[in-house]
Amino acid sequence: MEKGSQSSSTTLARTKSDQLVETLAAAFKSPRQSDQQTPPGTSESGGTLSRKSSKRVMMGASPRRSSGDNNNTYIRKSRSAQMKLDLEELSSGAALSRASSASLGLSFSFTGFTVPPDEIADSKPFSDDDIPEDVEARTCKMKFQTEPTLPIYLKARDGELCKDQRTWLTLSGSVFSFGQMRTCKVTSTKERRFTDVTYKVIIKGMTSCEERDILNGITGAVNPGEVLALMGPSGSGKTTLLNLLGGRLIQSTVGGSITYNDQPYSKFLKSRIGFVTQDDVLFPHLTVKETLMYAARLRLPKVLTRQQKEKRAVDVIYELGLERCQDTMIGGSFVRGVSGGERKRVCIGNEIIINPSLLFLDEPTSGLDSTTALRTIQTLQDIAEVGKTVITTIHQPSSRLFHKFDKLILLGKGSLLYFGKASEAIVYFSSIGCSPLIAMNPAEFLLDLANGNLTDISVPSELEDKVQMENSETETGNGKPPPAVVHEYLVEAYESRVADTEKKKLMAPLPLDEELKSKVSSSKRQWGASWWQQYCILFCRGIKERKHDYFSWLRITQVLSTAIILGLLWWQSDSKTIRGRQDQAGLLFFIAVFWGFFPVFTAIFTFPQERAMLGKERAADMYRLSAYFLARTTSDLPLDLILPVLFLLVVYFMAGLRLSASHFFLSMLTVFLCIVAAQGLGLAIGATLMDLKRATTLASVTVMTFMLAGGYFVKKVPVFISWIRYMSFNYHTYKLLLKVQYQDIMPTVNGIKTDSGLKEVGALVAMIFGYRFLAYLSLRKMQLHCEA
Ligand SMILES: Nc1ncnc2c1ncn2[C@@H]1O[C@H](COP(=O)(O)OP(=O)(O)OP(=O)(O)O)[C@@H](O)[C@H]1O
Repeated sequence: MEKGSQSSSTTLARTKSDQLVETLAAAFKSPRQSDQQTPPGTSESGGTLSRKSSKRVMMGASPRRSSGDNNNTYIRKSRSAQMKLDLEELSSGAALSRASSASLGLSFSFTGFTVPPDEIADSKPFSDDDIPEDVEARTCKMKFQTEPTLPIYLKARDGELCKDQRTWLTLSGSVFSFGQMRTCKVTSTKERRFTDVTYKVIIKGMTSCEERDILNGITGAVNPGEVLALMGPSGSGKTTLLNLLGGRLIQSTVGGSITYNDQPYSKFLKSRIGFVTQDDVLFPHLTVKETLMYAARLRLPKVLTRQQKEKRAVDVIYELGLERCQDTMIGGSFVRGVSGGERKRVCIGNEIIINPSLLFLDEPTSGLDSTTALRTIQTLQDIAEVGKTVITTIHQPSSRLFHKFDKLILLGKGSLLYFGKASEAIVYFSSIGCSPLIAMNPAEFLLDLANGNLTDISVPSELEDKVQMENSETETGNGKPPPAVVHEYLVEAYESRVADTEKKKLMAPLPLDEELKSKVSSSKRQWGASWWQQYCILFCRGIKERKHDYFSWLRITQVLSTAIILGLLWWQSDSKTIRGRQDQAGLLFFIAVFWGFFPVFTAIFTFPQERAMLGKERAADMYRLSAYFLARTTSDLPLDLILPVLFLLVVYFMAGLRLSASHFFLSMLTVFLCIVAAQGLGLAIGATLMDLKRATTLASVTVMTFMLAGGYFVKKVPVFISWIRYMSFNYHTYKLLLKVQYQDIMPTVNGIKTDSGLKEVGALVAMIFGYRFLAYLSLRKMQLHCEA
């Protein structure tokens, strides 16, 4: 807000409490303070000073950076801040920086219109003696983070204002559809004066099509060296905005513009952005160290050797304080592993390992105790301090956490209620008549406002008049205006007082050289490893992650007990009589069905279960889809082939099948072919549907059809449906197993010619590749869909 606009403040009348506060503040205001007034909500968003440099400038004012006696004096004073606000301190504005979190609301309500000078606003207005020592110590620990990175300035603004970049604006783009939503045309956002970054979805019901605004014009900017917090009630659009800014939501759904060093999002940025999602997406069976090692090997640039990459992973472990649990499994719903806080830190480690220029975090502190949450945010601050740009959503931070943020975006129902310095937020709201009436955590105060709840908050006179005029209609019963009216007021207040100024600031071009800008716009992807290295790393990771599933005693017991029961039922069966051969045919058919059924249902889970991980890792350009696909499908093979060997060893000899090494190994090979073909079908179904319920339903119908068409139950199949058997791996496996057993003994068995069986081998091999190719195409289609 400009001084001028503040002084005129014609649009919004001040409340009685504000006027009282103003009188008090005026009495205490020193000439120095009035000279240095910085209008609230008008942070230097275009500036390039990092937090570090700004702190250096204000060494005297910032207690954290002062040392020795100064520091002790500060701590002593901050402790007494709640009990005693001496006039001298108040008049110099220092009281603001010293007031504890609890007294903050109160002190702001007393200094309602007294805007703190820049350096005070920048300093930490709470006692740092509350911070655990290890947090402070960690500040000097960040080593590799100090390596230079490409500085990235992020801006979100109105496309209309940016006419020179119109080629990539999407003011009338189309809305992408998820699930029941359909692709629809979005109306132009031009007529909305302050509609900047917008996002809409079209929800298609049974009979109607509903358009829903998720974000209504968000303007903001964040620079290297700063931590921007996105705050707002649940459902206000924080995650959506974070995803938009992080390039995780497709561009065509977005109105307005988002720029990185004044350039649009490009593939180059994928490897410069770290994105920590709300849900921890990690492999539960890998240890902390393994997780970070694989991330380092896949994501760090090719120029680093394997040893250097692994050393980086170890550095991250130490820097995030994970050394004690580095050999513990991550764990998940069914496996006990590291704690929630440690898991979150592993997620952060996974992203900071690449030393990203931009770091996005969705609720990094949710579910953490206050000390761990503080430590996590302190880590973010450390990361920002060395020139990274950090953006995080946060639900309800403690006051200590709140003061660690440089900038704040407050959202309410998808609209912008405040953008500016976090330290000036309360001053801004006081200036529009909303001040806390009791001591309150600033974050709690802001969330109450964003929710439209004015309990213990002064009601602006404009709203008070409205309540009185409309009385019964608008009043909530406690004399406070209803939340919808408060929301409308706050949106209007921001738009009329601050938004224009902020937009103008964002229009100023960045003082960056062209090389830096053009780097960002490059569409060249940068892989951390060659295709072959990616394949090998993913192959090893796959084996490590899934060996627990395969070697579970439950599974071994299941296979062995089935084998023993079969062996007992077919104990030393006779192949010389017709009846004996018929029995053996039944056993061979069961083997074909058993090893066709199992792999389909195991493979079905592969891609739907890894969807989140695949999405996350591909969004960061960690590997090529083909390398992942091949590694994922081949890493299962060695493990998949161990259990059938055990099974066949038991059944074959107990049932007294043809005793010769060649016949045993050929039978084994046939079962292997069946397993790999069946897996292919499972992978194809899973990748095509990507939904476990639908996939298992389709798979059970398919497997049952294949089994019935397998040639054992029904021999004379009507011609119009007989083609199904050729698609059935059970049919080919059964025939092949019969041929292996009875070749050279008799020309036909159960109506099947005992020839060499090359046709069946050919059909199974075709299935192995065909189903997998289908699965790959489905995955690629899904990826393109997400990246489009
Ligand atoms: N693709 C979508 N389809 C329908 N509604 C959506 C979609 N994406 C977001 N929304 C809706 O937009 C609103 C904002 O969602 P978002 O997840 O961004 O909120 P949030 O502020 O992050 O909430 P929380 O703090 O609870 O995570 C919610 O009401 C959500 O239901």
